[in-house]
Amino acid sequence: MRMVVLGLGYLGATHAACMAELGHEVLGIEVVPEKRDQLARGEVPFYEPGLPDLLKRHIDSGKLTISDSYAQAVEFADVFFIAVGTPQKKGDYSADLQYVDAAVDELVPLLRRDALILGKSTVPVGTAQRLADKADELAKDVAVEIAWNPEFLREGFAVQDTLRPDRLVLGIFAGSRAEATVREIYEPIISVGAPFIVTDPQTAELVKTSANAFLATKISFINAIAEVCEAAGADVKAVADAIGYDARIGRRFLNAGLGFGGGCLPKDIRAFMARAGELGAAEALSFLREVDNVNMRRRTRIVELTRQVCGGALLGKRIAVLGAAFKPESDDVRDSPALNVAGQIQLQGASVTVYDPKAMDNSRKVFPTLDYAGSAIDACESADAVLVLTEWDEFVSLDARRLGSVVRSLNIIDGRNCLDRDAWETQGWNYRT
Ligand SMILES: NC(=O)c1ccc[n+]([C@@H]2O[C@H](COP(=O)([O-])OP(=O)(O)OC[C@H]3O[C@@H](n4cnc5c(N)ncnc54)[C@H](O)[C@@H]3O)[C@@H](O)[C@H]2O)c1
Ligand SMILES: O=c1ccn([C@@H]2O[C@H](COP(=O)(O)OP(=O)(O)O[C@H]3O[C@H](CO)[C@@H](O)[C@H](O)[C@H]3O)[C@@H](O)[C@H]2O)c(=O)[nH]1
Repeated sequence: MRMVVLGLGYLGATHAACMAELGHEVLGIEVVPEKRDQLARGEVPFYEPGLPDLLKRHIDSGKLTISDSYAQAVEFADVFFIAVGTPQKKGDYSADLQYVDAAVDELVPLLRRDALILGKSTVPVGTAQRLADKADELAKDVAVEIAWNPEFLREGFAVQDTLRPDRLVLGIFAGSRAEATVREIYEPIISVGAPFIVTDPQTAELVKTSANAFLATKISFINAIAEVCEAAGADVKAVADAIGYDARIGRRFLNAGLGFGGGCLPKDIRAFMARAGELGAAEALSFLREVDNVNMRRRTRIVELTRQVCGGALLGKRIAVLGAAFKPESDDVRDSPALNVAGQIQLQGASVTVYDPKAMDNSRKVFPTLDYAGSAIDACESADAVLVLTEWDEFVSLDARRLGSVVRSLNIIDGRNCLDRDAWETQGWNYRT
């Protein structure tokens, strides 16, 4: 089938390449010229394991083409995926839907044949209905259907999550004929057993925001327990392991530490609260305020811990920050807990040197005033404290003895509970978590 993907960021580029992998002919539309040129050459403008090979193969085969032209898009196909960003509004907790609206505003008046627009972006409940009303007004003598097909992929596992998802969700309005089209698109995935849930658009929108709210709540739950463990001298990792054996709880997403960041969980729980407020249901989600608070406290706690191990003041100290991406296997620094901590420590007068295996360029753009080193060992040169804030394998397997020979003081803060405490303590390090 022929289809168009509007917006080629972390989600859209992956979706476009994966749809080509499923055998479809795909046209990807991106508004940022540098990203578009890179993609057209078969290069991925961000780090996502497995995506470069897949994308290059389908660019070379001609199954995937890249353009900036909505006029070309409406000639090319009658099925359009919206994968543009829905960031947090500046100065407000709600979702900024300007990019979704701009895509619909530009696309619909150009349509000369009946079309199906499938939203993949994460949006507040009620958005599909609003866009459907708008599309009715903008459409010129054609039937334009809006449906929602939210995406659940994780960065770092984006290709496998797209090709082998836990489930597919489709939200359609009454009388829709979109189900058959969407079944055809995902047939190779559905035929090997992926659950395909067809519901109404508002339910589909809520499946997505509820899933992220649950994941965020699970992380903040274990981080709240970590606070109590710290006060009581208990071991939160052992608590997580033990409660995780209960199949009703499960061990995944119970890793205590610096908490969640990224381009999804933080902004999605805030947008969810904002939307619930608009719907008169603010109280129902008031617990998410606490989920957010617990999460943000993890960051200030690590800053405080760093201050403590540095003798009570950060002024003039040298701090090594290992990790800048919001999680390993990604170069994404959107709302990165690691960079947030690095920035706070710098504000208190320390000189902070950051190293990350993949996120250096993105970090420099967001935090140009931090120092950057070319390796973990270089970042730790003469450090008064070393902070591991993203659990890259490279940091988990650091040699405590070797690192000990370059630092000024043997202070290591394990912000992700990912290091082997014994291995560090036996080398004389003051290990804190
Ligand atoms: N990143 C993820 O892991 C992930 C997973 C599931 C859902 N989502 C959701 O998917 C959406 C996109 O997220 P992302 O992380 O890919 O964001 P992103 O910022 O990386 O990508 C969005 C892309 O859309 C482009 N764009 C903006 N307006 C456009 C327009 N009118 N036409 C064509 N292109 C346009 C931007 O230039 C950008 O490249 C968000 O709603 C997000 O919440 C993201
Ligand atoms: O036990 C855990 C698990 C995760 N995290 C942190 O939580 C954040 C988010 O991690 P993850 O959910 O793996 O990353 P994302 O790629 O942002 O994926 C989330 O957000 C996407 C966008 O909506 C959804 O599609 C995914 O299903 C959802 O997992 C990261 O900072 C992690 O370090 C923890 O602190 N502890």
